[in-house]
This record gives sequence, C-alpha cells and structure tokens, in this order.
Amino acid sequence: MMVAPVTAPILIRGTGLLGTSIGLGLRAAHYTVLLSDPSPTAEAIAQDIGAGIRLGDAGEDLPGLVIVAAPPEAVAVEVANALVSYPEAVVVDIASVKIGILARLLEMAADAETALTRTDLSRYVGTHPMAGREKSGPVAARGELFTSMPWVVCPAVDLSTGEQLSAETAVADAVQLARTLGASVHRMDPSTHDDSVALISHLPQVAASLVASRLQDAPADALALSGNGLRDVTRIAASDPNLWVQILSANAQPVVEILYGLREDIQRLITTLEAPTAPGGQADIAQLIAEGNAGVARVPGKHGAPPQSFAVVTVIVDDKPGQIAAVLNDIAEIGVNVEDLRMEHSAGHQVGMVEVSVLPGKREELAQALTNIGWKVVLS
Ligand SMILES: NC(=O)c1ccc[n+]([C@@H]2O[C@H](COP(=O)([O-])OP(=O)(O)OC[C@H]3O[C@@H](n4cnc5c(N)ncnc54)[C@H](O)[C@@H]3O)[C@@H](O)[C@H]2O)c1
Ligand SMILES: O=C(O)C(=O)C[C@]1(C(=O)O)C=C[C@@H](O)C=C1
Repeated sequence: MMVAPVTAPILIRGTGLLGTSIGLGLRAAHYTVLLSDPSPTAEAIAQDIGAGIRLGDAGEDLPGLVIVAAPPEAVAVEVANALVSYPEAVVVDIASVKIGILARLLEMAADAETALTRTDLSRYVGTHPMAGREKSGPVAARGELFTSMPWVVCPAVDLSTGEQLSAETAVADAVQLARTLGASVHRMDPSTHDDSVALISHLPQVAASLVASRLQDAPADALALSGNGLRDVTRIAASDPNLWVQILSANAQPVVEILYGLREDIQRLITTLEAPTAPGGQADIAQLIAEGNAGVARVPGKHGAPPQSFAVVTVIVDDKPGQIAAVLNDIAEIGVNVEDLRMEHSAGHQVGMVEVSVLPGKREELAQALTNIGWKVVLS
C-alpha cells in the first residue's frame, strides 16, 4: 500500500497516455513504479521516457498498489486479475466510466467459476482523473497532467444494497495517489459519477465532434480564417475514436437524456433562425446566448473555486524559438503573476500571439511595462 512508497512498488497496468502520465508523476514524487502493457512498444516507450521500469526487468518485490490504466472495455478483467494475482495489493482503475466496470466485477465475484471473490473487492477502488488530452499513447504523456485537476474517487458498492465494499484503507490509498499527483479529490458514488460525466465530459466530446465534422468539406479559404472560437470549441474533436466508442457506449443512457434536451434547443433555434425577424425571434436568439452565459458562468476554476475572470494581455512575438521564454522572463521581472497562458499563430503571418491571463488589476501595469521594454502588446 502507499504508506510504504519506497519499498512497495506501484504497478501501472496499461502504459498509454494516462498510465504513463501517472508513472511520470509518481516517479517525480520518488515512488518506485513498475510498468506493464500488452504492447511491448508502449511499455518500452513509457520506460524510456522515465515513467518507471518494465515489470519484466524489475526485482521480486510485489506491488502494494496496482493502477489499471487500460481501455475501459479491458478494465474489469484487468482489475480482477490484479486482485487475484496480488492478494495484498490495493487495486484502482482510472477509467472514464464507472458503473459498468463495477457491475462486471460484481458479476465475476458472484461466479464460482472465477477466482475473484467478493472479499477481494474490499481492495478495489474505482477512480477517474478528470484530466486528459486529445492524444493517446505514452508519447503524449505529461507528469503534471493532473496538477490542480479534479480526481473522482468512487468506492465500490453493492449495486443492489448500496453497501460499501471498498475498505476505507483502500480508499485512503486511492485518495493519496490522487493527491500525490497534485489533483483535488471528489468522493462520489459510481452512479452519480456516470451521470455527472455525461454532462461535463461526454456531452462536450459529442458537441466538439459534431461541430468539427461540419468542417470536413469546408473550403480551405474559409478554414484559413479560423480564430480562437473554432479552436476553443473543437480541440477535443481530435480524440481517439476507439476510446470514445467505449466511453459513450458504456454511458449511453445518461448521454441520450441530455441529447434529447439539446435536440429540442437546436430545433427551437432552427425555427427561430428560419424567420429571425418574426415577432419574438430576436428575444429568442438573445435568450439562447444568455442561457449559455449563465451556464458558462457556473464552470468552476481551479480546485473547484468559483470561476475568476482574468484579463488577457496579448503579446505579438516573432514565430521563432525562445520568444515565449523571453516574454515570460520579462513578465517575471516585472513581477506580475501569470494565471494562464496560450499561444496562437496568426494565419499566413510569421508571428505568434502569446496570450497571457493576469488579474484584472494588473492588466494596464503589465501592458505598459512590456511596451516600455519593446514588446508589441495588444489589449483585448
Ligand atoms: N484520454 C483521456 O483523456 C483520459 C482521461 C481520464 C481517464 N482516461 C481513461 O484512462 C484509460 C486509458 O486511456 P488512455 O487515454 O491512456 O488510452 P491509451 O490508448 O493512450 O492507452 C491505453 C493503453 O492500454 C493498453 N492496453 C490495451 N489492452 C490492455 C489490457 N488488457 N491491459 C492493460 N493495458 C491494455 C494499450 O496497449 C495502451 O498502451 C481509459 O480507461 C480511459 O477511459 C482517459
Ligand atoms: O482535456 C481533454 O482533452 C479531455 O477531454 C479530458 C477529459 C474531459 O475533461 O472530458 C476527457 C475524458 C476523460 O475521461 C477525462 C477527461
């Protein structure tokens, strides 16, 4: 268990984007990490970039904690195998959906033909880090992926009686794992988790994919005009289809309930825009945008704190190496804290735009100071 991090290694089963990111984060916190993946290439890349050592190359020490970071469809069997193979270890998974995996584990535990027992489930905890990327595989891994992001911890329960099956000591290990990687922990039952992620994760994925799919045949001249609006809405449309088939199929019902409501709103908008100047049309459009304003205002900032509006100072830089670092160095010397940062390229020009978010009260001061030392600054 995690109380003895140096002597009890942590085994990561599945060394793709998430597994390798967890390995990198745990290595940075000085844990001993073992890596295992059915793909020898994924395993070797994860080891090469410093996420741990391959299980096959490791010594005899048994893991105290096993993290199953496999695709959702493989998770239940991998969790069961780990619980049986390592009878002293706590086993957590990090899959994006929770109820289906728990139901499958309960089924296996009730089946006399399988080695898994209900008692074994006291060492299992379902979890879900709410952090990821639109890329997959170990090459895309980042050790700091989880910093300041939510991490849901769902103790296993009997789905008929609600009785908690995970031991509190196992839950504590799962919590410590999330905190070690810098995440903020949200304890939740698996069903509430699945309903919640349908809205805050699965709906955005579907919306991004639907919007981006409209671009497939768009004229290149139109796409050349793309600004931040399109990028903001479509980033996750680049996500892995194989992973999302599994996620959406496993959480279909809660997603469908939300899509029914969305379908009504889209139908209402179509009707309005077919005759935008008809009586009530303008108010209808304004209401749609205002309802969006009300929704986005409820999206929390870091650590679940209320959203904070930052002011953006845009610095125009030459599109060449070292420019972002130079801007950040100068900002550090000016003494203003950078709350967020993003980089944009201006279509067709050899310049980049570094968008720096700062506290609103610091905006003018920073813009003036950067201008004084020669940077081209735009206030938006
Ligand atoms: N991608 C995200 O943004 C994200 C975020 C949070 C949680 N998750 C969850 O993390 C898990 C892994 O997703 P990912 O994005 O790292 O995917 P990935 O495709 O990058 O990696 C998956 C890895 O699992 C391996 N694998 C396949 N079958 C396996 C098995 N039976 N046992 C062990 N490993 C197996 C693959 O070889 C691959 O290396 C999924 O359950 C996903 O739902 C993903
Ligand atoms: O930031 C991203 O790329 C993500 O899509 C991450 C994201 C999400 O926030 O919806 C996607 C799916 C995972 O289950 C958890 C996190």
